[in-house]
Amino acid sequence: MTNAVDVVVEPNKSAQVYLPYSTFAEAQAKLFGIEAIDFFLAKSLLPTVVKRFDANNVINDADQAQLFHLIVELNRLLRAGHTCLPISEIASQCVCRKNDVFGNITHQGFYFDNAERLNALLLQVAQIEQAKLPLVLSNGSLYLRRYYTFEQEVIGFLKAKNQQFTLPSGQELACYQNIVSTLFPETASEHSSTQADIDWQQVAVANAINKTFTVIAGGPGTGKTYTVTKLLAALAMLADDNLIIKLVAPTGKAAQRLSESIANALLGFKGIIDQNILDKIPTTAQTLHRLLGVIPNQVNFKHDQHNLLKLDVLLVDEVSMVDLPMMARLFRALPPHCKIIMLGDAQQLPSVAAGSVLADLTPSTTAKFSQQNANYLAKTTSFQSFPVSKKEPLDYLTYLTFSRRFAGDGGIGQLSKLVIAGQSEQSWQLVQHGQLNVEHELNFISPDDQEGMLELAYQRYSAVCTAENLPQAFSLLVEFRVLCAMRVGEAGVEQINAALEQRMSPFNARLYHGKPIMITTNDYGLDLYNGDIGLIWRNEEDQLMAYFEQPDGSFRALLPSRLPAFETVYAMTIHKTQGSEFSHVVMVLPQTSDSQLLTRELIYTGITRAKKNFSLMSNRSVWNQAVEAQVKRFSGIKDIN
Ligand SMILES: Nc1ncnc2c1ncn2[C@@H]1O[C@H](COP(=O)(O)OP(=O)(O)OP(=O)(O)O)[C@@H](O)[C@H]1O
Repeated sequence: MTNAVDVVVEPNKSAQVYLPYSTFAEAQAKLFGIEAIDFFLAKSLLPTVVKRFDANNVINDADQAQLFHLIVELNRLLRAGHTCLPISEIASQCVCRKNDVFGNITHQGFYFDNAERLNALLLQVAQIEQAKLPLVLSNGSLYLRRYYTFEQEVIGFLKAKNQQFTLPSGQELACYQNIVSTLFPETASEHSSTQADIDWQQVAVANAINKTFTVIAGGPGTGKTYTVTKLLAALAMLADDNLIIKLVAPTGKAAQRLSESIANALLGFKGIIDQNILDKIPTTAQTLHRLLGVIPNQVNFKHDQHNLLKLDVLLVDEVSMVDLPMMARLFRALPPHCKIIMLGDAQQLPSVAAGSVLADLTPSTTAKFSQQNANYLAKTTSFQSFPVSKKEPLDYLTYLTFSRRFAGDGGIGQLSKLVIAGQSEQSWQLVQHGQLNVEHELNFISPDDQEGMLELAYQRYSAVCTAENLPQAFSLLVEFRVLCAMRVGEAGVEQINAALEQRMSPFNARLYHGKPIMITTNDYGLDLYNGDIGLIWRNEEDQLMAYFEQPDGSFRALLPSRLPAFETVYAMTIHKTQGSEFSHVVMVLPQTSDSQLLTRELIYTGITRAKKNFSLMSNRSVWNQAVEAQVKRFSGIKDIN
């Protein structure tokens, strides 16, 4: 809902524009953390805003300075992944101020007016909403119109989907009941009346079959894919005709993992679920980009509101990585009847670009249903009592809580839980005593032992080079990875890659047999995307080629000279590993913690990339500060019921 009032105002073309800084260098000397893009955006938008104030309502220099800095601050937040700037966050605050270690001011920063004055000033901007100003004030937050429009589109889509939820009739109910008990024979007979005994996988299926939008959230190994495969089977059983089902994920790697997990789940259901039904479930996932159809050099896709996708059910995995603009573009292209199922771990890092759609849609870590939905679930599952919230029910959402991968006393599971709970000291102690951990899952490397860490990595990557064939090399490559919080600096990706490259390629060859590479830009023509990982490998003609594993397990060979920009990938940032997993992860944190990047979500994402072993190289104060810091993203997506 927006509190903006639409009034058309004639532009005041003669209005004088006041710029607080004549050059970017001047702004940079006063405002800590400003980047050229912030300055030039504010410089280019300010005249449009100022000239829209009517002639009787002249805006003075001081107010123009407030507006200029509001745009700078808004763009700084957009760069950090927020979608808006809540006025209450900056009212009466000094931003971009910095002191040196002796307390001397190095950047004077800028003081914003109090909330009353800022709101009064911005209300004039809001009042001319229909004049299509690039700024929008809505519910106390300032937006760039572009992001406001994306957000409204996503909220509108989800609200409409939620309203489609109706209670099934007696016959439908019996049908749902029957399908749920067929798919969950083990827990269908439990008939428990306590919430502690609930099989949330069974509930997730029952909760999704009568809704056109659903989110199944949970940590690694909680059975999201296993559950959703049963859900797809349930939908196939219910449908009269063959459904068009599509599986998508934000990256090629995540799409490949989804394909593998669905294929594995289907194998496990052989003999339990009718083969005709299993045959209707696809096993090949694609990227969101591919589904929507990229148009080279354009931000829009082939499929949009004018060219809808042809499908009945869409499953989107790893939703935490999907940013707001992509989500809006996806929703735009879906036919109205399409059922959308989202899977993800809301505790992971949000998308690199602006937005935190999954985290916004999963504000708590337990289910909260409306009484009506709880009654429906009591009739379709074998459980009687569900958590109900009168004020804020989230009927679209089911949480899976029991991790099969990190069950019992496993160190990785315990560590990830402590980290996400912000338990810095306990989690530090757990890694320190990792050697004593029964399953030897955790291991600590002293931050002074860079050589030891490099030697360990060298040993593991040498095995890739000496692998007998490409499939073996690729499977060894996903056995091990060094993950860093940062790109630059002593504990950054660039330095670790350079040090390992020296060992792996003593003659400094740019390309060599066994070199792992990561694509760093999108090449739609070649169907290679930022984050895709490949391997340089000598083929039978003794030629070095770049190979990429395909979702169906085959390998695609390309001449290295044809590749878009790429880099060596012995070490990679935690951000880039979302959607991937490795048997053994070594996480390297910097020696000082002055980066806002270091948060518990980053650490949690890094830890949960490890399937069997996790080694930490960090000092205590950086670890503690990182675990205590939390990602905060401002967004307007909250109440979609
Ligand atoms: N109810 C169940 N009974 C038996 N095995 C299960 C059950 N649920 C999940 N599993 C198994 O647990 C493992 C993890 O399940 P799954 O891959 O579905 O988890 P996930 O939440 O999708 O994991 P990730 O977040 O890593 O993608 C799989 O081997 C799956 O077969």
